[in-house]
Amino acid sequence: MSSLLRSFLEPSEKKPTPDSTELKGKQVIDLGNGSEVIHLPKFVPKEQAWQWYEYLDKQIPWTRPTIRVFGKSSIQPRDTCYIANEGLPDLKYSGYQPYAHSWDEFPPLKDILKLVHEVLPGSCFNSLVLNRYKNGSDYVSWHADDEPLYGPTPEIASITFGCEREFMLRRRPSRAEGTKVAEQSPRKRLKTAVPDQHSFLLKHGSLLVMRGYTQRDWHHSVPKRAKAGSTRINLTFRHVLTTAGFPA
Ligand SMILES: O=C(O)CCC(=O)C(=O)O
Ligand SMILES: [Fe+2]
Repeated sequence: MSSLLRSFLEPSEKKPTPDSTELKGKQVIDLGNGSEVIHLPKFVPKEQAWQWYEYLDKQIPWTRPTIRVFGKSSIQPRDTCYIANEGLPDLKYSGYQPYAHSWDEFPPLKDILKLVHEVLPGSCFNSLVLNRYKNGSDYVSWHADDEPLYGPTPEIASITFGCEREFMLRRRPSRAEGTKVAEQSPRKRLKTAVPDQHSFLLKHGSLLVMRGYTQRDWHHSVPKRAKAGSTRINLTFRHVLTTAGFPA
């Protein structure tokens, strides 16, 4: 067992080994109702993260596709690329079906995937959506990655390289919950109030994991930021189901 995996599994009162910066500053945020976010701000050591940034910036065949949202066509406000195991069902979002590249074309991605699998026991990612935000004008608007091919409780592991950006989570409006809250007394409402928005500053080399019902109950976004002057590369590892309804 690697030291990284061992230190992740040990009880939290035990400090990570000095060489495993990966777990320093680890945050686990319980969003309630079976949704959870984990934030490892120092997942990839800085120098290694810059090497991967340079490789990805130059070697990935980035495209900026035309997408369709609410019946309106527009250019996606960031560059993208898609990697997937062979034989998986096609990914399609906002009327766009990205070409699925093979992991073999980009060996460093396999190294990054291995590192992610080590820190998340039981995970088994078979696809990757890459995003490149050239500057603060590039963004991703509020959405959930709730496509059926990911199943009801997808785990999504997201790594940041380069310019830090804010990542926001906002509870999706639910009519059932709204009614319940409206029926409560103001005092009870105050007592049981839980934040329905969270913000994370995703730094160079950080890892953020969304799991459980986060895609069903929450939206996320990376808003425009005038002050973000340089490029951010983001990798989101996902597991596409190959079982019932989605034959491999
Ligand atoms: O850039 C990010 O941190 C998020 C990207 C994202 O939400 C997505 O690719 O679905
Ligand atoms: Fe997303």
